[in-house]
Amino acid sequence: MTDAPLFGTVTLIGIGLIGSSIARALRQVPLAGRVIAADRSEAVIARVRERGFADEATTDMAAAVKDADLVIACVPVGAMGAVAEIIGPHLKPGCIVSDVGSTKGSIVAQMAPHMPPGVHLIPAHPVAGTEHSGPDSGFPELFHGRWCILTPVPDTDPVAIETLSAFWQGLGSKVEVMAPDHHDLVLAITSHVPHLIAYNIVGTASDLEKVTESEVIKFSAGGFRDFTRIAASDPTMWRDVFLHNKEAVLEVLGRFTEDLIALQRNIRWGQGDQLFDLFTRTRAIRRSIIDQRQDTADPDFGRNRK
Ligand SMILES: NC(=O)c1ccc[n+]([C@@H]2O[C@H](COP(=O)([O-])OP(=O)(O)OC[C@H]3O[C@@H](n4cnc5c(N)ncnc54)[C@H](O)[C@@H]3O)[C@@H](O)[C@H]2O)c1
Ligand SMILES: O=C(O)C(=O)C[C@]1(C(=O)O)C=C[C@@H](O)C=C1
Repeated sequence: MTDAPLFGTVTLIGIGLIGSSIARALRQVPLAGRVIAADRSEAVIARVRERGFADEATTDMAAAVKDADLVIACVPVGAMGAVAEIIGPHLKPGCIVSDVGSTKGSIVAQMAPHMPPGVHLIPAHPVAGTEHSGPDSGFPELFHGRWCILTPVPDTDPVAIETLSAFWQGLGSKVEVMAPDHHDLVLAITSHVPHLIAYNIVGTASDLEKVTESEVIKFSAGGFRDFTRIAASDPTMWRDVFLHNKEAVLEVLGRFTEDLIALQRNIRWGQGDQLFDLFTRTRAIRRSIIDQRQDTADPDFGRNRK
C-alpha cells in the first residue's frame, strides 16, 4: 500500500520559470494526487499540454481552483490581486492559497481581501531562480537546498503552515517562517537592490558605449558579464518587485548611496587602508557563504548561481 499524497489536487496559476519548475518537480515526488495548470496565456497552456507538465491545463482560473486543496499563484507580483479576485469566490473551504512572489507585504495586501472564510492564505517565497522566464526555462531541481520563506499573517492555522512547509520540504527546500515586512527588508538587501545595481551598471555601460565606439561591451570582463546575467532578468517581474517593495528598497538604497559616497571619498583622497579593510571584510563574507553551502551539501551550489 502506498502513502496518500500530501494534497489531493494542486493548482498552479502562472506556468513560467517558477510555476513550471514546481509542476516538473511534482512529477517526481508524490506530493499531489492531481496537478492542474492555469495561465492567462493560450500559448503557455498549449506548451504545458505539449510537454505534459500537468494532468489538466486551462486558461479558466475559476474552474482550475474549484477542487483544489492547494493553489499556488506563480504570476508577477503586480498580478496577484487580479488572480485572487478571480479565484476567491471559487475556492473550497480548507484550501491553502499561497504564492511564490518575490515581495511579501504587498501579496498579503492584494490577496487577503479576496479570500473567503475557511481558506488559509499563506504567502511564500522560494529564494531560487534564474534570469530566464517562461514555461521552457523551468527545471525540477530548482528548489533543492534553497530556502523557501513562509510569511503567514497572525492567527493562521498552524496545521496549514506545517502542511505547506512539508510541501516545500518535499520539493527539496529548507523552510523558514518570518513576518512579511521583515522578509521585504531582508530581500531588499540580498536580492532587490543587487538587481537594481546590475540594471544600472549595464545601462550606464550601454550609454557609455556611444562614446567609446563599442569598446565597452567588446572588452567586457568577468565582473561586468556577471552583472549582465542578472540584468537580463525579466522586465515585468522586476518592475513589479520595485513597485511593490518600494519602502524597503528605498531604505536600503539610502544606506547604499551613503556607503558609495564614502568609497568615492576614499578613492579621491587616496585612503587605501579604508579600501583594503572593506575589501578584506567582503572577501570574508563571500568565503563564509561558500563554506555554509558546502556544510549543508547544497547539491546545486555553483550550478544555477554563478
Ligand atoms: N524568476 C525568478 O528568479 C523568481 C524567483 C523566485 C520567485 N519569483 C517570483 O515568481 C513569480 C513568477 O516568476 P517567473 O519567473 O516564474 O515568471 P514568468 O514570467 O516565467 O511566468 C509568469 C507566468 O504568469 C503568467 N501570468 C501573468 N499574469 C497573469 C495573470 N494575470 N493571470 C494568469 N497568468 C498570468 C504569464 O503568462 C507567465 O506564464 C513572480 O512573482 C516572481 O517575483 C521569481
Ligand atoms: O539567480 C538568479 O538569477 C536570481 O536572481 C534569483 C533570485 C535572487 O535574487 O536570488 C531572484 C529573485 C527571486 O525572488 C529569488 C531569487
